[in-house]
Amino acid sequence: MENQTQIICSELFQKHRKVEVALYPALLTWKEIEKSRKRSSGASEAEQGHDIKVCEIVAIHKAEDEAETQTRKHPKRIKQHSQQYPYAFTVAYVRRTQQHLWRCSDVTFHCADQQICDQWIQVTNEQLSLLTNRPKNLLVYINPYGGKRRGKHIYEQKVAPVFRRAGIFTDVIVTERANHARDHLKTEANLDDYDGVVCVGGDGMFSEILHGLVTRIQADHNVDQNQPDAELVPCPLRIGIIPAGSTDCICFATVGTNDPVTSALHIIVGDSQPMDVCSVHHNDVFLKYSVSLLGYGFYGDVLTDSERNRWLGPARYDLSGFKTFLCHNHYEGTVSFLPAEDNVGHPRDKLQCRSGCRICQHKHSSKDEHNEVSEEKEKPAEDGEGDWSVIHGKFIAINSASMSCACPRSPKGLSPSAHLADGTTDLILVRKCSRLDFFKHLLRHTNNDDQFDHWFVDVHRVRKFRFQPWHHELVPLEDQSEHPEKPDLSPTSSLQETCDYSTAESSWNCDGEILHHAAIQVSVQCGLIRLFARGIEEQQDAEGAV
Ligand SMILES: CCCCCCCCCCCCC/C=C/[C@@H](O)[C@H](COP(=O)(O)O)NC(=O)CCCCCCCCCCCCCCC
Ligand SMILES: Nc1ncnc2c1ncn2[C@@H]1O[C@H](COP(=O)(O)OP(=O)(O)O)[C@@H](O)[C@H]1O
Ligand SMILES: [Ca+2]
Repeated sequence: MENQTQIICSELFQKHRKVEVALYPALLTWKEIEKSRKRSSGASEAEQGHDIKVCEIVAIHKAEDEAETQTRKHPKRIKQHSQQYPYAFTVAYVRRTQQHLWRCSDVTFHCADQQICDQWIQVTNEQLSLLTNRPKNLLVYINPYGGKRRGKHIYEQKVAPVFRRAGIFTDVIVTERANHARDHLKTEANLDDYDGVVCVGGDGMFSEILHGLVTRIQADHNVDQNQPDAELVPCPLRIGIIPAGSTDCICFATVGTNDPVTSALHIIVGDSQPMDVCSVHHNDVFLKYSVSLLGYGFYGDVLTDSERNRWLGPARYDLSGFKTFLCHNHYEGTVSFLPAEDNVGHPRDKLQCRSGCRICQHKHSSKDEHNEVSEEKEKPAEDGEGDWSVIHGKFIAINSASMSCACPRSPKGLSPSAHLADGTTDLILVRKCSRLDFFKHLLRHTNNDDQFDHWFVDVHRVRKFRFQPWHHELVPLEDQSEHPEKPDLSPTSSLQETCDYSTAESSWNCDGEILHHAAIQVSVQCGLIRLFARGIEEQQDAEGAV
């Protein structure tokens, strides 16, 4: 059997330059030999060196056609060289360019000896086969009508070729109707055949995949989703997102860019990013899951209006945003929430969630190590839930961001310091204020100013929350006695405000889907799903930038 830590080193040719190529257990390196010998000091020598992590190699294969192509392009100069070194292999690898964008680059090495060429391919492939987190079989769903209706084209032209190159097998389903992907995952798909599911579309399409997968896993394990406190079973399959929708904030906030090739490469290298999932209930009946934005008031109204103008594509949100802004509605109601523990930070602490985030990792290791114990510790108060806070008021928007919700419209997102997998959501309450004030608040989503630094904005990091719209004809939370765990509203309710009527109810925008109930209970399920992503990487040095 081959030694798993075998190191090989050869003198090969790359573009007719002599290079020393070495494969260590986790690193492939090459550097030019002739030039580095000529140069006296080491400074420029370092520039010549290339290092590639084995885990970022896409594939290695024989470059049989290489010599032929080169001969056709540069017949005189090259012909002799390619006859001298007729064997070649190509390594495809991840190259970072600017702004979190990844590209698949090639480097081809030539040699005179077939055995050496074969050995390189064999040893590299052996190292690649040790990377067990890489998916081999994927189930792909394409929404052909998402965003600018380019999902099918994007997948076929940009993604499928890279998957083929990496030797990934795919079953591809182009959806024929809304909820096709969800229903297929729920009842038909044979999940054992796949290592992951790929979603080609926007946040709405992702939501379909999420519901299909999570519902299927709960059904397979006899977990009742209708119970708000049920401990949900995590999903063993990872989800990859090829952005082809209108907002694509789930992709943007977990990868740092909306680019199909970058996402495909994160899938190929087998990245894994856990994500919080909010479960939304109405009177103990399950409604929906959410991973990004749950928004009542402004974002609910924008979504409701935008559905009428779907034909406009992504621009529908700008039109509806403008109209909704002019309407300047506010909604009265009561928000109650269970604050998060101190160790997960605060929405205004400016500690952004980045690749390998300590806060998310700490949350996970404590959850894995002492599953039951930590569950107990999380519920310190005598009723087993901790202290609920209650706020009654008139709100222009009530937003819950389980992650930053960064997207091209708002590069730092609705809650720039929210975490992908800390088991909490940031609850943002925007109270009734003037149009100008609300405009200032919105504008701060597009620049570096703090959008929470306004008298009319409150933000809380929470584990659970509830919302009850205010009906003047009804007694608020009239069913309190049936739910003893619900907080007592009386001391903090500002009932004196009730004479000032607000408009009717709004609806909730749940990851781009409209919810048909305004009164909801929300609970965060820590890291319930995993994506083929790694979180946003801290900006690299200029290495590889074009
Ligand atoms: C003055 C400019 C203000 C710009 C404010 C931008 C805030 C943007 C925050 C975006 C958070 C997005 C959260 C994600 C939601 C998605 O799940 C969800 C579904 O995505 P999908 O279509 O890909 O399936 N997308 C959405 O609900 C879209 C929300 C987009 C909101 C755009 C709001 C634009 C507001 C324009 C106000 C204009 C005021 C002008 C005054 C003169
Ligand atoms: N074949 C289809 N025909 C019509 N609607 C579909 C189809 N496949 C998926 N959908 C629905 O399209 C909606 C929007 O999809 P999405 O990919 O998020 O695009 P966008 O970002 O433009 O909203 C989702 O609600 C999804 O359920
Ligand atoms: Ca979170």
